[in-house]
Amino acid sequence: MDKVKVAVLGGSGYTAVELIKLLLRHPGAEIVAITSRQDEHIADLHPSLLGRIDVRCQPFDADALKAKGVQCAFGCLPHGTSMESIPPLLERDIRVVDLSADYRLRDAKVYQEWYKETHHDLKNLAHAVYGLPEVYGDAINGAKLVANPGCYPQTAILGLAPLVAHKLIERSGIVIDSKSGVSGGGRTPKLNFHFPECNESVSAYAVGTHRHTPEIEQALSDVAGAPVSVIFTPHLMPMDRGILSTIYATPTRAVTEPELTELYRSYYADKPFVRVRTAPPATKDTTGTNFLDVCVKVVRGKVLVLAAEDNLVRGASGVAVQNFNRLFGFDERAGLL
Ligand SMILES: NC(=O)C1=CN([C@@H]2O[C@H](COP(=O)(O)OP(=O)(O)OC[C@H]3O[C@@H](n4cnc5c(N)ncnc54)[C@H](OP(=O)(O)O)[C@@H]3O)[C@@H](O)[C@H]2O)C=CC1
Ligand SMILES: CC(=O)N[C@@H](CCC(=O)OP(=O)(O)O)C(=O)O
Repeated sequence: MDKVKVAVLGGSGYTAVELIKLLLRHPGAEIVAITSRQDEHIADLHPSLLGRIDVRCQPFDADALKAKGVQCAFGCLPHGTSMESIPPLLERDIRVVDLSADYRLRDAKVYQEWYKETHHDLKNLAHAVYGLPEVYGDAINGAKLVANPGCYPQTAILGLAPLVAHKLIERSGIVIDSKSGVSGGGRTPKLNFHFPECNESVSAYAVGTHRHTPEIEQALSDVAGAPVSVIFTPHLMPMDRGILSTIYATPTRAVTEPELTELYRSYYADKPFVRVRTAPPATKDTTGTNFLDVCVKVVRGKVLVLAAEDNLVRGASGVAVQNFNRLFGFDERAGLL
């Protein structure tokens, strides 16, 4: 079988370099183009790629990508920028896995409320599929446009899905306390990511206003078949990568830890990238992998869920490859194990 010709958009960023490394190991993908605003060889932008790939970045131009035979483009661009670049690709029959948040929220009014920007591509928003394979499964396979899920939301959604699906917790008052490494903020410099600002310090941010709140609620409401509401508080941790979410919920009946662990094991039995554990996971257990590790506990009448992942792999580029595998009929694990 011929390899699928792919392009990576936004080559100089963190998710792009992670994705390029995954795609170089993928048996069915060939990177034929990388776009960037910088006229550089990709290995000059990311020296870790030296000797592994010979591609010079090109400016974004949908016709030029089509002329190179690109069948699938991975958007590693900031939100807002993505929705400008993606329509011309779809018009040229190039399938897209978008790592930004632009096509994740089905309701453009909700997007405007949380992102403080107007959505300019309602046409494609209408057919985008939310790319969380463990929940939306086969709906992803035939998609033209996959909205890759956010990094924090994956820990919350997969951490809670078994409980919500079986109506074992109250659907409101769920508390999600998340910690992320600094690479979650991307490579573009910002003051709070400056070394003396974040090193040896832990801080909460976007309290009550973080834009992943509606994304978590949208997916969990789909799983529940009824509205779910959460309180989500992210924290910046002085580490390169990794997310740990600690989630608190109220059970709807008396539950035990062995019963819930068994429920999680059966819910994720055929999901190769969710590992159900009895001990609380550490971010390091997942570093560099597409695994999301989850552990469920019962403490003083509350259910606690701990979920860990690598924000750049499982949280972004790894799940993007998982989605690519579904789009082009590869084994879901191709290039990832
Ligand atoms: N970091 C993470 O853990 C996660 C990130 N995401 C999402 O993935 C996307 C990429 O994230 P990430 O790689 O971390 O971000 P980076 O800031 O590291 O990279 C984004 C790249 O987009 C390109 N770009 C094009 N237009 C613009 C513009 N107007 N302003 C700034 N950059 C622009 C730049 O590449 P160039 O200079 O080559 O043109 C830039 O390096 C984002 O939408 C992010 O929200 C999703 C999940 C997790
Ligand atoms: C630590 C840190 O700053 N994390 C980022 C995660 C954003 C992200 O990558 O998610 P989207 O794809 O939805 O933008 C933040 O909280 O904004």
